[in-house]
Amino acid sequence: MTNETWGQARETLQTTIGKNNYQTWIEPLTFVSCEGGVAEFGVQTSFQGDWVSRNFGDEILRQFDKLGAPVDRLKFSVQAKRPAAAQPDQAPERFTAKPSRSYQITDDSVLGAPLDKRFTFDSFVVGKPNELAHAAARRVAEGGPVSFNPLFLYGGVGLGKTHLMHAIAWELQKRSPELKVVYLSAEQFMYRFIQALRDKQMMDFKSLFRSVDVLMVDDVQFIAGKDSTQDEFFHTFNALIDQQKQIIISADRAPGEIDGLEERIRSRLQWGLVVDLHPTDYELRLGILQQKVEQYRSQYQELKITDGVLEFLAHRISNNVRVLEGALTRLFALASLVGREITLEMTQESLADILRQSDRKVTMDEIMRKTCDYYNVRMSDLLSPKRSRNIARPRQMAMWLAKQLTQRSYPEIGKRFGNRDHTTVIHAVRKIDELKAQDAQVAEDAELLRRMLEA
Ligand SMILES: Nc1ncnc2c1ncn2[C@@H]1O[C@H](COP(=O)(O)OP(=O)(O)OP(=O)(O)O)[C@@H](O)[C@H]1O
Repeated sequence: MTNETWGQARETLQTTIGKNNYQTWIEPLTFVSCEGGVAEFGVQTSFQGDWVSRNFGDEILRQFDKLGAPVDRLKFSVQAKRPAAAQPDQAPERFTAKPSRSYQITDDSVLGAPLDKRFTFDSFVVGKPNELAHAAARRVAEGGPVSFNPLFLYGGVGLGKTHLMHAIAWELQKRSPELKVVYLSAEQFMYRFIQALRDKQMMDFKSLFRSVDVLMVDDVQFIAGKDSTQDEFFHTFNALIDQQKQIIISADRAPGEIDGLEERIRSRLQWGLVVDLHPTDYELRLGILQQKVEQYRSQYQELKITDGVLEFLAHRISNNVRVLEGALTRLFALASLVGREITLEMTQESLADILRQSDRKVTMDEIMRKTCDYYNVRMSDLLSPKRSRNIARPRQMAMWLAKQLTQRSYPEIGKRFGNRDHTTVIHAVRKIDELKAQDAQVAEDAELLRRMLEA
């Protein structure tokens, strides 16, 4: 194995592990030598060596195999950053690592999570409900001087937040390949933080996250209530903003509605531009369906679908886009099985369960009545200021059900429950979520009530 082979392996690694990972981890490696089946590389910190070895070691070995220059193991040596300052008689820190050869690179083993190839601006259908979010995302993706920082995107389940974030990342990479763009979920941020704490690698963790040019954190509501993670996130956030690096955050609700988020973080998140993705409307749903059908046709085969089937789906499925896509995937499968035109009748039959669920709109009234019946309390008590446990618990349960089964916002729910403040509803929802995990009875009550209401 020579420096030239390493050059060839690097070329392929760009594609196999993704550009971001390549730039962050592979590019800084320096090839030292290859002797006795051991390929040695220079790294700047032991953390870097350890990370590369653990996460990309198998892939690197695989590339050497493919190039006909197999290597038994990899060795990483920490090299002094500035040769002039290095102390000649001090041996560099060395360690070797033999990867497991499992050839698997998991999402949470790298600084950023992989990007989905399908989530680009080209495949994102714009309509009234998402036009502002789309315009803001486009603006950020153009790069250049940062005009709003952070960009905070929020909206309900499956409305395209992740899609837009990936689209920004792809576009930035296309326009400015030298930028270090990192996308990850808040959950992954937390796990990486915990791992760094455990491995006593906090300095490296900090410097890595502070060295990115664009940081995107998805589903930030996840870190609510997780104090140390929030603290670290806050410092990373500030450091990047100070350096005028772009930050993009997503959540399922507005910063002000994320309970358990420290006030200082909440206010920082509101510094930039906060835009929401509204629930889809008929036109947007139809546009998305048409686009997916086109994609399917261009990739696979002629799809025969009668006029009206797509309109029917756009009318009847008013849930999130993910449900819409699921329905369409089933239709595609059906089309490939029957080999003839998909009719409205066939659609209704094969999607009966999805359509039933979409049809079912639970009202606040039903939720309140059924909860009162179930716990044997009076409606007037549910709406009263009474706080005794036998009234407060059913009230909290009803609020929780309202959040799960309707599209109502926290303030709207609060209003229906005797003009209560939205923070009371947020507290109720959290309380029931907590109790469900600790108390089997509460979990059963919630499940039974939900089933009764959805039936
Ligand atoms: N406007 C759109 N055009 C095309 N596809 C869309 C659009 N909105 C959503 N989708 C598709 O719907 C699916 C769900 O979107 P996405 O994962 O981005 O949702 P999300 O808002 O991040 O939801 P969650 O937070 O629940 O993960 C994806 O497959 C995405 O491509």
